[in-house]
Amino acid sequence: MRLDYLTIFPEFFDVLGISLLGKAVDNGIVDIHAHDLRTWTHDRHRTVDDTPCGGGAGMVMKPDPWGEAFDDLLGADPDPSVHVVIPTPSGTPFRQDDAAQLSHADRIVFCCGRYEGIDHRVIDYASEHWSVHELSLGDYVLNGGEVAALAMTEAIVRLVPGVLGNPESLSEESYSQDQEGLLEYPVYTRPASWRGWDVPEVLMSGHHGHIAQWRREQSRELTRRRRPDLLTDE
Ligand SMILES: COC(=O)COc1cccc(COC(=O)c2cn[nH]c2)c1
Repeated sequence: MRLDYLTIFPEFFDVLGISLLGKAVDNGIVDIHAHDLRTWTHDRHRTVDDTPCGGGAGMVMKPDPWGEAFDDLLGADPDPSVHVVIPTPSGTPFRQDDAAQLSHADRIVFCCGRYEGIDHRVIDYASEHWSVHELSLGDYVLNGGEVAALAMTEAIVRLVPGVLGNPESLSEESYSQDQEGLLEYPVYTRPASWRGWDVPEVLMSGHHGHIAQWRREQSRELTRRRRPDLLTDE
């Protein structure tokens, strides 16, 4: 899988060389390239933004640098197997299913917008050539798409076979199919008693049936309390 990041702050993505994703890069499962959008500017000030047509506060990202970056990175031929991801507050919610689908992509280009956004013609042009996903990380506004791109990258790449040491751990996570879309149950480890708090008896019983039942009940109760929207049968 090749991941490209178009951004005015490419150093944001240096962090991807660390830990889990770092190993995936080292063993060639993932190939990461961050690009400074100003590479594709030609004026003395390396300008990437301009005032909004129609007025209004703030600045809008000019289309030219994006178009020239696409030309260099992707060429002009349409290829629906290339996924262009644009983190934006106005995107469709990014969910585990999106991460799962995108984990099968051979190529993902993250376009990190800033200011009031990217000239919409960039999205129109990209949509004619590649598979474009305008995705929101959540109902809040960030200064730019970089932090959202990092979060989406981690959610996607950890699902790529060979990246996680223990693929077993994927199945029992919140939002995974095996959890029936429920929140994950509380987890414990040693010591059995810590500052007056004990590990629930059932987890020390060695009775796997009772433990599985307790975990299912905990997941349902937690989901009912925190995320009733995830409960389908109620
Ligand atoms: C068409 O897309 C664009 O123009 C993107 O432009 C911007 C402008 C400002 C900030 C961002 C970053 O995304 C978020 O704030 C965000 C994503 N998820 N939740 C919050 C992106």
